[in-house]
Amino acid sequence: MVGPKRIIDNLSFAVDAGETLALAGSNGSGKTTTLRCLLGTMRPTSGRALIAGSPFSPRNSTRVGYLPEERGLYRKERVLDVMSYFGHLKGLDRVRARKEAVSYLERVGLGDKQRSRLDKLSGGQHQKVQLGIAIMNEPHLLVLDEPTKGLDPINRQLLMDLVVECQARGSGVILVTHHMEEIERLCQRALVLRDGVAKAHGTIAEIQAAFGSRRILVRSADVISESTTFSVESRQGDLYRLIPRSGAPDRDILSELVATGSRVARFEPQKTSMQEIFVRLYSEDAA
Ligand SMILES: Nc1ncnc2c1ncn2[C@@H]1O[C@H](COP(=O)(O)OP(=O)(O)OP(=O)(O)O)[C@@H](O)[C@H]1O
Repeated sequence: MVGPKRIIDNLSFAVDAGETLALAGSNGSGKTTTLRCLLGTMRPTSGRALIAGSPFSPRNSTRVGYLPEERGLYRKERVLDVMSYFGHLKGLDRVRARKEAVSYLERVGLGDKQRSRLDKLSGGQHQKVQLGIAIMNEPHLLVLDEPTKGLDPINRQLLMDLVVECQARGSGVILVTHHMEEIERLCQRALVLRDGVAKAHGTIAEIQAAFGSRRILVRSADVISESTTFSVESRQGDLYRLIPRSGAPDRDILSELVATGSRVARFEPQKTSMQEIFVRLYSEDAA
C-alpha cells in the first residue's frame, strides 16, 4: 500500500486578463494536476483556486475555455454538429454557434471537414476542432494543456497565432507547454514547476535576469583580450562572446573596449534562452 503523495506544494499564482502565463515543468511535475485543481476536477487538500474571484462552477464555466491534455470529443459525431453543440452549451445561440464554427473551421483549413465524423480526422485535425470549441465564445480564461503537441510546424504556428488573438481580445491564458520557444514567443510570464514546487515565477525578463547568465556579443576587427570588466568566452573571426565579470555594467564594458582601442562594430547583450534556464533549474545545482 502506497501512502499519500504531495503533488503540488505551496503554489500561488495569478493570471490577468490579456496575458499569457506559461506553466512549465518536466513530466510529472504537477502541471496537469494544477489545472485540474483550478477547474474543479480535483480538490486540493488545502488552498483555493479562483476564477474571477469565484471557484470554478457551472456559473462561470461557460467563460472558461479548456483544452485538456487528453483529446477526446464524441468520435461518432460530425465536426460541425459537435462544435455547434458545445458553442450552444457555452451560451451562444444556435445560429451564432454554427456560424462561429464554420468560420473557425475555414480559418484552420478544415472547411471541407464540416460533415466529417470526428473519428475520420487525423490527431492534429481533431486537436484543432477541440481548440475551436475552447475559444469559440471568447472565454475570459483559456486553459491550454500542451495545445501544440503533435502538430506540424504550419499548424503549430497557426495555433500560436490563435492564442495570441485570444490574448489580444482580453482572455487570460494559461499555457502548459514543453516548448521553451513557445514561452518566449507567446508568454509574458512563466511559472516553472519542479516536483510540485515553483522553481521560477515571474515575467520572462525577471526569470532571465534571475537565472540566466549574461553574455555580450561583440564584433570588432581589433583583437579583444581579457579585462577587468569581462572575460572572453569564445572567438570566431571578428565575433567575440564576452562574459561580464560580476556586476560590471554593459556601459563599462563598452567604455573599456573603446578605451583600449577596439573599433566596435556590434555590441549586443544577449538574453539567456528559456531552454537554457529550464535545464539549469533542473540541474543538480538547482536542486
Ligand atoms: N490520478 C492520479 N492518481 C495518482 N497519481 C497521479 C494521478 N494523476 C497524476 N498523478 C501523479 O501526480 C504527479 C503529477 O502529475 P501531472 O499529470 O500533474 O504531471 P504533469 O506535469 O502534467 O506531467 P506531463 O508533463 O507528463 O503531462 C505525477 O507523479 C503523477 O504520477
